[in-house]
Amino acid sequence: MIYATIINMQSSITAAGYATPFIRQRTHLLSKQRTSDSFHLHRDRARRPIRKMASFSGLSVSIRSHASNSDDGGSGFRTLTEYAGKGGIDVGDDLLILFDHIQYACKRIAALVASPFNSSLGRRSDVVGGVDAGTGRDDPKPLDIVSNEIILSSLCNSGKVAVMASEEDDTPIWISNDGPFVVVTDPLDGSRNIDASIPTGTIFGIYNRLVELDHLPTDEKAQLNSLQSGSRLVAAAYVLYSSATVLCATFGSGTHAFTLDHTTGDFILTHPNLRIPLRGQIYSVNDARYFDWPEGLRQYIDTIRQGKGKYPKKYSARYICSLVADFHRTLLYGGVAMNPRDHLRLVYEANPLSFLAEQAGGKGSDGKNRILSLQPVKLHQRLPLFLGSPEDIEELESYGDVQQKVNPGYEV
Ligand SMILES: O=P(O)(O)OC[C@H]1O[C@](O)(COP(=O)(O)O)[C@@H](O)[C@@H]1O
Repeated sequence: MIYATIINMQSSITAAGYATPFIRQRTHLLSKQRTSDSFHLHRDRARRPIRKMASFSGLSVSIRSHASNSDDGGSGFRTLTEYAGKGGIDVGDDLLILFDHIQYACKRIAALVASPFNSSLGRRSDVVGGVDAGTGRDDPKPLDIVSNEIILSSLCNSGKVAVMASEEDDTPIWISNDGPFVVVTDPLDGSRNIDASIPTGTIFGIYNRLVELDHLPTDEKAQLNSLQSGSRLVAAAYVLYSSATVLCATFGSGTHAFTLDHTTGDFILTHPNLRIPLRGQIYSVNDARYFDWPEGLRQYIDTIRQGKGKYPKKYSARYICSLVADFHRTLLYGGVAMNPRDHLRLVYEANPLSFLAEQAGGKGSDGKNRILSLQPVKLHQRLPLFLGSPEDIEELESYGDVQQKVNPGYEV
């Protein structure tokens, strides 16, 4: 157990300093300090804490850790690699190496989306004043493509991936015959907002390669490996690029979030074993679409807005229009994040996020069925998606008619 006390905040706190995970750690741990301090004083003098000083981005922090109980080298902080490695939950060398390369790719994407030079990459000649003047809204934007290339190169370098299927590619890319894993990814979700510096995210799902398909022609086995049901996921993760860069992962035993420490380049465990609240008080949806919704969904939203649902509180609305950011907030605060029309992808978005939601005690639904029980039939298959607190999702599903059938291809 560790306690952190802010000793001194130097005048030159950098932008990186504000994004450091230790700031969250500080408030989180200070609240525990009062009760735990007296408990430990009386309980075990032999395990008296050792005081250390550490300085992160101009912020001096005093850390006390119990040397006799330390599995973190005494620093009090654990990186993703330490957490998932042999000294931690031990996900196995292959997955650990793969995650090392995934972390590297996402740090590169984080730098890219935050770069002052990304606007020349991200700007589309056909977008005037924020309104798409010509091509379809789903056309890949340059930053999506760059992110896709970064991920592909990291997956190739890992030596651990047989096939990558990406939202940006029409067909899956076969990488290596003996790679143990299949990776599905949405390289940069929410990128339509990138010029306004609104949060974006990357999503990953990881399956085992289906060795029983090894004899098939490459195209066929690439396709079938990528179309596995979400119930077969061995790991999933998203990375949120926001005021902090957060990598939230599950290896099938809980959902854990790690925050990028820009001073060391490590993802630090800041939210072990995340549990989504059973109920939230927030709904997240693009409700300009209200008049295209079916009756059941309108009734549900009208009811919870007025505080007349099973949870007798008036719900608030929050909608960033960036799936990873809306989902991340929902995971932390509870409630329901939804897109009721056939828009989000089963393979790249719905399955990995539903696995993360379930591992945190939440639910992922298409309004009628558990997402992870669906068998994908097409790589780019789209569907309505509802993610969130278990009691909120159950209540929403009880309205029956919540999937938006009218999908006119909205302009923004
Ligand atoms: O336009 P809507 O229905 O509000 O959809 C917004 C959703 O679309 C996304 O932008 C993904 O769509 P794209 O794949 O077209 O970028 C999500 O990040 C967001 O949650």
